[in-house]
Amino acid sequence: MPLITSQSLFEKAYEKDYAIGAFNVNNMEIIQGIVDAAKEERSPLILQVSAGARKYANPIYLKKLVEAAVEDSGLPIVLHLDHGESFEICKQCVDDGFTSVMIDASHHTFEENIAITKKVVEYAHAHGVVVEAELGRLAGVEDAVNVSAADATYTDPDQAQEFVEKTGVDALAVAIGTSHGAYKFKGEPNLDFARLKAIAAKIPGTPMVLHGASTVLPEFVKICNQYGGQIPGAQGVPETMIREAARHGVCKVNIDTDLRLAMTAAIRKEFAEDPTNFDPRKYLGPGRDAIREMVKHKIRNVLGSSGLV
Ligand SMILES: O=C(CO)COP(=O)(O)O
Ligand SMILES: O=C[C@H](O)COP(=O)(O)O
Ligand SMILES: [Zn+2]
Ligand SMILES: [Zn+2]
Repeated sequence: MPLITSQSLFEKAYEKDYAIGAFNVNNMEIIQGIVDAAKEERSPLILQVSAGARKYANPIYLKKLVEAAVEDSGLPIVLHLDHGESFEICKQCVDDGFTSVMIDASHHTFEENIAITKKVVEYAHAHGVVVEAELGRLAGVEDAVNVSAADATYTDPDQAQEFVEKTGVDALAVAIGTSHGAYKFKGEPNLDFARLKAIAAKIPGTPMVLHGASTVLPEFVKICNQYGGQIPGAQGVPETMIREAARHGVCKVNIDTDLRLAMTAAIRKEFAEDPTNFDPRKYLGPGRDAIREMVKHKIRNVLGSSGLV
């Protein structure tokens, strides 16, 4: 099976109120851990590559690794550009064989965001590639941008309607209180579900995307900190909230931080327990296993996409 677009995946997910996990990939072990989990769970998958991942791994390597994963697993897999910041990077990824791109022009004005997104949609659709765009701004750290809480803005439902109509975008990333990274809430976690429902009502049939959707499971933070890490006060989006979002039109759930924490916890533990270990296979291996277990948990218990393939 070749790489696929997310179109048919989202249609079913939208209708049946589950979501597809979009997991960030940066190297072979991360890809293998995620794909092994999806294989065991018989789930479709979105593997996404950020600008930082492209810089780190070189897109040629990542593309070949993802192709190997497709060949090895036989799963329906979408290769997606995460947070493309310009038309040029989106075009490059379309030309490189990605099946889905995100244009994140959310830091521009509303009108500019529409114009840039529309241009990407025209190019991508002409090449059979689907497009995600972002309206509103999430707080937190992305590779190129660090948005402070004060600069974050929630998505406006009326603007969402106008944006989707004018751009023809396939999926819309919305800002309802999530943020990137491991420090999402200072007090009680809280998402604006009334806003999510209002947006969904304005753009019926358009799948929405939840960025910054890691749960930051306390047991993994604890292991990191127990073995020399310093990640105090980390907090993510409770799993019940992710499930609730999937019931209101969110079809794609972006997860990176939870993979980072799982892998780091396993490697820190391995190093602490066996200081003689200097064989990368013997610490990256446990890291890969930890990613597999994390993704299995997400697919089965949070996203609800098991058994579809
Ligand atoms: O949104 C993300 C990637 O686009 C990742 O979000 P997390 O930092 O919550 O994992
Ligand atoms: O959007 C944020 C993702 O977690 C990707 O992170 P990155 O830009 O550091 O690769
Ligand atoms: Zn953004
Ligand atoms: Zn994101």
